[in-house]
Amino acid sequence: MDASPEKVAKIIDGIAIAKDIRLEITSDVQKMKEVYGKVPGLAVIIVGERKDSQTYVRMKRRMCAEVGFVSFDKDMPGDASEEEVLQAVKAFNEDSAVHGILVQLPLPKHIDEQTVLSAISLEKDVDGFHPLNIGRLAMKGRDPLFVPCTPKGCIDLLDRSGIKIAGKRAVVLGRSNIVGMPAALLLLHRDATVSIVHSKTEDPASIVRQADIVIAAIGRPETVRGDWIKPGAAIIDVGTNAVDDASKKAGYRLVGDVHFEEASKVAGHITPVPGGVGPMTIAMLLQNTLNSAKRVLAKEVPLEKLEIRPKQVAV
Ligand SMILES: Nc1nc2c(c(=O)[nH]1)N[C@@H](CN(C=O)c1ccc(C(=O)N[C@@H](CCC(=O)O)C(=O)O)cc1)CN2
Repeated sequence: MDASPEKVAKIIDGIAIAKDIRLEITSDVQKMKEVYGKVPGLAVIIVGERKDSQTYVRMKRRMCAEVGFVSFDKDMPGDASEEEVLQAVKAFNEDSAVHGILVQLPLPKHIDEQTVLSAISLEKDVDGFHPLNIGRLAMKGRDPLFVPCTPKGCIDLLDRSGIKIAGKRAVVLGRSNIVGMPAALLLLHRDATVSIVHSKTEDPASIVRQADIVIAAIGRPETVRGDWIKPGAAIIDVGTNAVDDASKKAGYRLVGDVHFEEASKVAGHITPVPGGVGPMTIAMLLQNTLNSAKRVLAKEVPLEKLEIRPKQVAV
């Protein structure tokens, strides 16, 4: 008798979903150009020479060009002072062609991240990291102007994969300002029952095992094992960890916070690393920038003419 076939989770293809989103954005940008003769502008500030940050910034600028945005580049040396970075932010705050500003993180240690993020105009904070945008996300009935891109991308992956959120048990691993905490808040806004697992949580496996939806964002390779997972659960893996691998040309490979091979035998849906959440981060950044431009331009000509209204923030 044949052994019953092994169950395998559906792979959520972040590359394909992000590409669809970029196509939607490209079409809106074309309409915007026809009606207003203007396109969205995104300012990208990078300080220092970190290789990973340089890669992400290059990807952001390339994708801006792909969808028809203008990108404004500010590359600053690693020893730039906090004052110089603040000056760069101020100049973009005052430039009406710029609809979104982002400062690539992490910043060098001598620069205070919160001071810089708080200096970005609330209306141009397309990363959604300004304390007021985060604060509004944490409050009932106070929608933020922008939602941080990676958590927003996680929710979009669930939605576009037909996974119901309301009423479900969700566990977020990690409580960082840029992923874990906003992801938990977004799930709460969507009426999930949310638990946050963190470094001090006792017996994390027993909590993750109750979850219909898991968002893993702890930055520790392959920590979530197959036997932590409830059969059929949806697993969104935010981790991007480089582990040594001599068989690879680069000498390393990327793995998530979830043990993919084990988890995909138990879960219903799972994102791969790479190719899951990562591409969505940049797609959401472009979407936030487009919405920002729509908001500004709507004050000039009613958007009915464009038939592209700023989308409601997905909270
Ligand atoms: N200002 C910001 N800084 C940082 C953010 C952010 O959202 N805003 N997030 C991360 C880095 N990040 C974007 O900046 C980012 C990370 C990963 C990816 C991605 O597409 N990853 C690929 C793999 C890429 C590779 O091979 O190295 C994947 O997962 O498939 C995009 C953007 C920290 N800083």
